[in-house]
Amino acid sequence: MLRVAVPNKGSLSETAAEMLAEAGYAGRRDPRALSALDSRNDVEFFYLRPRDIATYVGSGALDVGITGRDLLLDSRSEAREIATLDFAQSTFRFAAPPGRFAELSDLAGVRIATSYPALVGDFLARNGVQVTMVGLDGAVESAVKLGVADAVADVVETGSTLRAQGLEIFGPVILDSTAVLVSAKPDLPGIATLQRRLQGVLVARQYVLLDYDVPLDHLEAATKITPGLESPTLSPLHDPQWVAVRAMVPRAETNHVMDELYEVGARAILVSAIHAARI
Ligand SMILES: Nc1ncnc2c1ncn2[C@@H]1O[C@H](COP(=O)(O)OP(=O)(O)OP(=O)(O)O)[C@@H](O)[C@H]1O
Ligand SMILES: O=P(O)(O)OC[C@H]1O[C@H](OP(=O)(O)OP(=O)(O)O)[C@H](O)[C@@H]1O
Ligand SMILES: [Mg+2]
Repeated sequence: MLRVAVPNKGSLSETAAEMLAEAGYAGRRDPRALSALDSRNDVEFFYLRPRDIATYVGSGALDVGITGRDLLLDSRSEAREIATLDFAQSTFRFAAPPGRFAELSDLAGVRIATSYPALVGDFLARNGVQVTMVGLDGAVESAVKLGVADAVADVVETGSTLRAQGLEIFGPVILDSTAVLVSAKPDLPGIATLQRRLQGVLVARQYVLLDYDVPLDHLEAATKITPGLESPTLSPLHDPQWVAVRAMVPRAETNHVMDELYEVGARAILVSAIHAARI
């Protein structure tokens, strides 16, 4: 039985649960349940605080988990990242009132508020800068205005929380973070299947299937636009001068690719969603 840690709250929980459901796993029905058994897939899910997941997985108490790369590093756990899951993407940055600091060395001796003290402490130690760390639980962006810190180090997605508090990013990127799959025993039977299923969900979310017809003369140009993951599928048409092509295309580029295909002579360009995939 594979024992899997899943975030129970916060930014990671909804998408993590959605991805597992799309991957064919039966999760908890009661939103307050702390665990759920999926006997058909031989998996038990444990719903835990995102911040605690790397600790459970690193200790070997649970086999694999979904968490954020920033939370994994802050936990200093033995768990390792085994796959990226491409959601909850953010950067981890320093911020302060505009003009107050310009570079990392300006932080020597100042008070820095963060809810990721190990992540920030390790980064500063690697760069030889000593500060006074102010540990907070959240809403870190308020710390400067309220006078408990001179700068903050926090998760930034759009930057709107920082801006609303009159803060500006400065200095180097501390970390590029994303949701990740973590484990301390990546060779355990069952983990590869979970990983492949989640990978399939990502592909289904990130790609569409494109079908079109193109004159043989323009096939080379068209398949340059849609090279597919390995190679596009070609099928003959009744008219020997034309051929049908099928290829996967990144969802975000769909319309751009359709415009380019039309330009090189493709017609009957159709887009379909991918419901599941095993690549
Ligand atoms: N606005 C955001 N955009 C993208 N990722 C985010 C955002 N806020 C937090 N995260 C990511 O979510 C993870 C933090 O999980 P956590 O449950 O603490 O989220 P949260 O939304 O901050 O929850 P809480 O309500 O407990 O503060 C980290 O990996 C972090 O990078
Ligand atoms: O760059 P933005 O798009 O504004 O997003 C970043 C903010 O989102 C998260 O806050 P959350 O709502 O989780 O509150 P918290 O600070 O209490 O964790 C994070 O901690 C940042 O504060
Ligand atoms: Mg938060």
